[in-house]
Amino acid sequence: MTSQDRPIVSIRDVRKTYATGFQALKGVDLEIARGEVLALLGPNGAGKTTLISLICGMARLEEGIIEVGGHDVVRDYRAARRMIGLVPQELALEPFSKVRDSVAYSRGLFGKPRDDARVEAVLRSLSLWEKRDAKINELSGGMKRRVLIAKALAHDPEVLFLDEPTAGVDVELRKGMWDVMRELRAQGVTIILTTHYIEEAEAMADRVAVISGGRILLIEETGALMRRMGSKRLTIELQTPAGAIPPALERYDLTLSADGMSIDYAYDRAAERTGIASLLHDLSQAGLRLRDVRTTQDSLEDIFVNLVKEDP
Ligand SMILES: Nc1ncnc2c1ncn2[C@@H]1O[C@H](COP(=O)(O)OP(=O)(O)OP(=O)(O)O)[C@@H](O)[C@H]1O
Repeated sequence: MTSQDRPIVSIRDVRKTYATGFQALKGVDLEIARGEVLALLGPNGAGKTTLISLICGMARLEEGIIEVGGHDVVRDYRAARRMIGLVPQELALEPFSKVRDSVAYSRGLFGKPRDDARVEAVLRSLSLWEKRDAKINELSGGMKRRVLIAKALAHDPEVLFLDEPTAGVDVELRKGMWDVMRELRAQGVTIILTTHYIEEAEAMADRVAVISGGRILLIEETGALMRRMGSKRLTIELQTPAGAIPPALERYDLTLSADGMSIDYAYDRAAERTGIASLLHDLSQAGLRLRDVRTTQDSLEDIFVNLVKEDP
């Protein structure tokens, strides 16, 4: 195996018990490939920030092993940390610094030599160059968030952690952030993002890991997950309202809408036979007149909500 094939982040049997005695992580195993975008999804308190803090050395790792680029995050902390850029959830910025100085300073923290051209490139890629001489407290919330990303990128990290990068930003800015992430990905940066916006995971992530109660419930390629778990629904609109589902149709999983004007049929898209043809036949046999038929697919959000609900 060459170093290119080796996972850039490797997490083995990591547990974390806080001083309060609360076990926030209960044995996490995870390998992240170089250049991938991984979304960590989970409800509040699932352990996402704890996991990121352990990888980045902001919380003490006592049980398990984490390596970044082959460097043990405890024994070889500096080398591991140098590979990582972290965009924290909370806006932690020096209000009176100028944008460019603040980003250049972050680069210096990692012992990287001054490089004005690199800082300029980072600021330009985040549309912050025009604001380079503005003080941070003069910026909008969305701009501040981009400064956080610029600071995290200032030392040319290979792995970027984004803890809820688009929380509280407007739709336009969110799309702008996605463009930034895509550009970084194209440059070969590995991205791990936590998000509550399932749409964001769907749009950005190569793989999705669902974490709940300190455990990883599943990790899978985003498209495959949606194909595997996303049941499909067929919505049948009727010409005249039905009072109830006819008894002859009881063998199908049907739901009648409150106004009686449409029937929903949930079926497994992976199944060899969906039963749609026979259902349509049986519907007309039962005397129901159809106006329209359309299919909808579960979103990643539906899948996620179901998964976390099922977790005891
Ligand atoms: N320093 C700490 N001491 C004690 N318990 C903590 C500490 N930090 C976090 N926890 C607890 O660990 C659990 C996981 O928290 P964590 O912040 O990792 O969750 P999260 O998945 O990032 O949640 P969110 O989506 O709300 O950010 C929570 O129950 C939290 O209260």
